[in-house]
Amino acid sequence: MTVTADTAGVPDLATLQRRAAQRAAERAGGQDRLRGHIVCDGLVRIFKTEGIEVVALQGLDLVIDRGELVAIVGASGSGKSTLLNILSGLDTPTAGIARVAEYDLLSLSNRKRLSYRREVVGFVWQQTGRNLLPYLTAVENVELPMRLAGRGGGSRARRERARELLDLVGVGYCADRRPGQMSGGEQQRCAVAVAVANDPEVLFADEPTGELDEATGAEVFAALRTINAELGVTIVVVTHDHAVAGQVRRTVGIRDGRTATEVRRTARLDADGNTELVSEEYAVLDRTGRMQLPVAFVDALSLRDRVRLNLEPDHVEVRPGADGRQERGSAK
Ligand SMILES: Nc1ncnc2c1ncn2[C@@H]1O[C@H](COP(=O)(O)OP(=O)(O)OP(=O)(O)O)[C@@H](O)[C@H]1O
Repeated sequence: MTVTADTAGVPDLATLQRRAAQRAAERAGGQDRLRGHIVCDGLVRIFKTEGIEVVALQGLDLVIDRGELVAIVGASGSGKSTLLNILSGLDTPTAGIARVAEYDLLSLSNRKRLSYRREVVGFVWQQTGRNLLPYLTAVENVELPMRLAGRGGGSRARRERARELLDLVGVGYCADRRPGQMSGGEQQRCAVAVAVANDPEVLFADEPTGELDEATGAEVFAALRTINAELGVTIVVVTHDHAVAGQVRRTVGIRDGRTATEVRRTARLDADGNTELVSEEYAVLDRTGRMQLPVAFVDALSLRDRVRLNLEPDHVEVRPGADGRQERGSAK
């Protein structure tokens, strides 16, 4: 799939990503500390209810670098919320590794968990009511977390920063409006400003555009890209909407509690010298060599139970096993 770059005048994804990496490197004190801002390795979460075990995450592997903006996409029940709850410090995994900004999420004390949630991460939820207080104006909503955290500089400095953040996400004109006087998209962009008010290292957004139409959703993503680029905040967006791949450079697909696919968009010059963004889809191979075939491939060849593998010089072939052939034969 080939997608052309953003319209002239607006920095394209490649430029924004470069700027984000630069800012993130500055924050981290050098390139060498860039790898693995978020690391999940063999992450397992088992829920037990009335004697039944549900394995929501079955050894999920994921590495997100400092300064990345990543979308995590999956169907309902794939484990997205479970993963986000763990990464945001609301839930504890059953086994494996989950580390964010050097915080080991398996062994957090209550005190560390509180400081992790207050100082290290920020959140944007799908329901705008969960992000903003209805009786405060936009600028007061952005100031609130700074006041609660006792951020220095006095009320004037806080107000100035709040206004700057609202400008950055493109809703400076809403500063003195209450949420009820703003559209859904404006509220979510304001929520992004609230979430980064205390300068978190990582921002988690759970279906931030779930209740918005496509155009308004794109504005919210533009705000997230700007925050990512200008502040160097690592951003993880969780959604069931595959169309989101067009809004970010890296999309990780999860299926049955594991990372299954990745779509990466890279910029390259076409024959006329114009920059175009090319999307490439990859299957994810875990450390032990396991991967999931895309559902469409499995369906197309009626693959079942066993498949034959052939190693070729530069690729691996996957063919239906004997059962698959019989099935396909008898279906004719
Ligand atoms: N507290 C819980 N107790 C028991 N099972 C749970 C619990 N939370 C999640 N699950 C199960 O774990 C699996 C993954 O659920 P999860 O909510 O993470 O998926 P999801 O991808 O976020 O889905 P959705 O988009 O519908 O929210 C599902 O089978 C779900 O039923």
